[in-house]
Amino acid sequence: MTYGSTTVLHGVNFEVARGEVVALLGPNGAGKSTTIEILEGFRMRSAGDVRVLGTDPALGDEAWRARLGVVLQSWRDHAKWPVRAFLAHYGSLYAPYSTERYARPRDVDELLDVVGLTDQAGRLVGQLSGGQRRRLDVAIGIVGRPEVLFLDEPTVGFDPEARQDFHGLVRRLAGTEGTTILLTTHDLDEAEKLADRIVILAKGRIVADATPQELIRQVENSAEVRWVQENEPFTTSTRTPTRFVRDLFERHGAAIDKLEVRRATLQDTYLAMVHAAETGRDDAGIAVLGGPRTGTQPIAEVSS
Ligand SMILES: Nc1ncnc2c1ncn2[C@@H]1O[C@H](COP(=O)(O)OP(=O)(O)OP(=O)(O)O)[C@@H](O)[C@H]1O
Repeated sequence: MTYGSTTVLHGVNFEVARGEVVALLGPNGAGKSTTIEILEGFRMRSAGDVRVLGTDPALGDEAWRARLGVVLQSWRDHAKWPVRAFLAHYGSLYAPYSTERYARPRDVDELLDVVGLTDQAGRLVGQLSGGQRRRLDVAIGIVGRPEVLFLDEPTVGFDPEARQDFHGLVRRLAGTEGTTILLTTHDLDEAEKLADRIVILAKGRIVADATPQELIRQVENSAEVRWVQENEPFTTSTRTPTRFVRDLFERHGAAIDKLEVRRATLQDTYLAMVHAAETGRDDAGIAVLGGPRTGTQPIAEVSS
C-alpha cells in the first residue's frame, strides 16, 4: 500500500476465520489503521488482493457493508442527537438487511444496556464524556449485528470497569454470536486477554502472527541478563541464560558485578520484535511465527 510515493504496507498477508478475534498490534505509524481501513472499504489499496466475507472491499455494495460493523478511532459528529434516538435511527438503516440468522437492527434498549449507556439514553451525544462517547461508538458498531466487526483502538479513554465490560462484550459477541472481530490496540495485556491471535505490525510488515500462548511460550524461553563490568552497565536477551552467565564468568570472572537474570515479559518480547523490525537487525533472538492457520475457512484475507 502506498501513499503517494511512500510505501506503508509491504507484503501484509493474513487470514481471519469466522468467529476469530484477532488483535492487530504495533507502534504508532506501523500501518494498523491503514490495514483496517482497506478491509472496511474506506481506503483504496494500491496493490494486493483483499477479500472480506468473500467480497473485494473496493467493490462492496450496501448489502455487503450492512454485514460489517465499524468502530473508527474517533467519531465526533451527531452531537445534537439524543443517544437513544440516534441509535434507533442509525439501526433502522440495517432493517432491510435483516436475515433469519442475523436479526437487524439490535433492540436499542438491550444495546444501551450491553454498552452501559442506559442512564445516558436521553442525553445529547455532544454531552457525553469521552469514555461514554467511546461506548456509544461501540454501540454504533454493533447495532446492525455485524458478522465482521472492526474496532480501531476501541478502549482508548475507558476506565477499568468500562474496559472489563468491553472485554466481556467482545468475548460474548465472538463466543455466542460467532462475530469475527479484528481490533487494533496498543495494549498488550488487552490483546493477550481478548485475542485468539495476535498479529504484530512494524514498519508496515507483519513481524509476528501467533496465538497469545505461542507468544508467551517464546517469552518463557527467554531471559534478560544485566551486569556491570568496569563501571559500565550491560544488558542482553538470551534463550540460554545459564550458559550465557557461565561463559561470562569464564571470560571476565571477577570483573563482573551486579549480575541480574530476569525472565522476559511479553512486553519485552514485543518491544524486541518491533525494535528488530525498525532497525533491520534481528538481534532479539526471537523467532517470528507465521503462516495461516489450517482447517479454517477465512472470513477475511489480505495479501499483497
Ligand atoms: N492519508 C495519509 N496520507 C499519507 N500518509 C499517511 C496517511 N495516513 C497514514 N499515513 C502514513 O502511513 C503510515 C501508517 O499509518 P497508520 O495510520 O496506518 O498507522 P497506525 O499503525 O494505525 O498508527 P497509530 O498507532 O498511530 O494509529 C504512517 O507512516 C502514516 O504517516
